[in-house]
Amino acid sequence: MLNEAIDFIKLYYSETERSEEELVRRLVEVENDIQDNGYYEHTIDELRFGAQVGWRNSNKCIGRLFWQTLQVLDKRELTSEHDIFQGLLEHIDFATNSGRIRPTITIFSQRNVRVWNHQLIRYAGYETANGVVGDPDSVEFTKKCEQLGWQGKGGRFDVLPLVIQIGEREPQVFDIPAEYILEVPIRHPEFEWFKELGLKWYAVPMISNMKLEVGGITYAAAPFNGWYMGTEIGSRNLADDYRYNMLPTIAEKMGLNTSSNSSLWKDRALVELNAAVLYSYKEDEVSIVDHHTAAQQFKRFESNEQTAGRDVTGNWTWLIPPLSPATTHIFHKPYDDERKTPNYFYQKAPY
Ligand code: HEM
Ligand SMILES: N=C(Nc1cccc(CNC[C@@H]2CCCN2)c1)c1cccs1
Repeated sequence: MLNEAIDFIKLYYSETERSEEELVRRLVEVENDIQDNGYYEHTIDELRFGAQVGWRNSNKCIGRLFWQTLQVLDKRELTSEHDIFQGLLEHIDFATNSGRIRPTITIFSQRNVRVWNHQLIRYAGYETANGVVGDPDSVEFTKKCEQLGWQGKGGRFDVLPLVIQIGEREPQVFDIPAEYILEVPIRHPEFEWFKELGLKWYAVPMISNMKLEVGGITYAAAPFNGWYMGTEIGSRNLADDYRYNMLPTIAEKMGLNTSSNSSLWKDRALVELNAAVLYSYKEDEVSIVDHHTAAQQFKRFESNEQTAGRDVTGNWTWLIPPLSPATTHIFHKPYDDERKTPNYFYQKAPY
């Protein structure tokens, strides 16, 4: 921990242009804390810098242009499941902001808090005699919630409860009040029949199962959100045949020839589904970005980093969008997938 701590404090003091004396004073304090108690605490400023640089270092993220705008809610002092639940509701409300989404991270005590959810708001999945109802990606977690006493309604879009665990205690289950959940019904700018599909999606993606690593300290409960890129919903969540699998239905309704691949019926349905998602979020004034704009913003990020004298690292296979990837500059160049810290990482599931 000592080496990571020293490297992080040096990075922080150099990038925030603090004096040599201030740096030395903080290094001595941190080294003493680690020697005496095997641990040290980040100041709120160090924590904010660590969370923002962690985003800047996220190789799979196309949205990094705005890394310095990340809002940080410091909830390290909370110690009860109930207080942490209230902290998560505060995050949802602050981040949602009635649709003008604010990229936000809430940091809970690094010691022993875990949020079991993949995202703070996500739909349940139920295995039934004739197939899965809801989100197939949620089937396992939905079963876990039901084992813990939660009762789902068995619908296509049931919002899962928050599951909070402290240490080895029994995890606590909390339903999110409906007024905290902003959703967008999906309709199409030209196809009147589209709304009859009964599709909707939640406004804010809030990842709650990754850990934030800063200067040798691991924050295992640090949910963060941005806004969606339209393809995540239109090309994956509603399109994958192992998610909501909507392409065949949409193609039928469009009157396309679904019996031959070469009619490109899947591609035509995909484009219309993505157009519908972007149209619906914009009409409801919920933040969203299309993949072309997102790629242009990423290009600006790359040039900003160049100017700052930093090498951009990235994961090409995740940075290219799943719709029309070769229409973006990202597709046509390589990226170095070197892992830097601070950063966000996967961690062992708590169940
Ligand atoms: C502000 C708008 C943002 C947009 C549009 C955006 C976009 C994306 C997209 C499209 C992905 C790929 C997701 C997937 O394919 O499943 C991604 C990945 C990622 N983003 Fe961003 N992002 C944003 C903000 C953020 C913020 C605020 C953070 C953290 C503070 C962040 C950290 C990450 C990380 C760690 C990944 C990789 C996740 C994984 O490995 O599964 N992003 N982002
Ligand atoms: N727009 C977003 N999308 C996003 C970011 C990170 C991770 C994820 C979820 N990725 C996992 C899914 C499920 C399998 C493949 N993709 C989505 C954001 C979520 C939180 C901040 S930005």
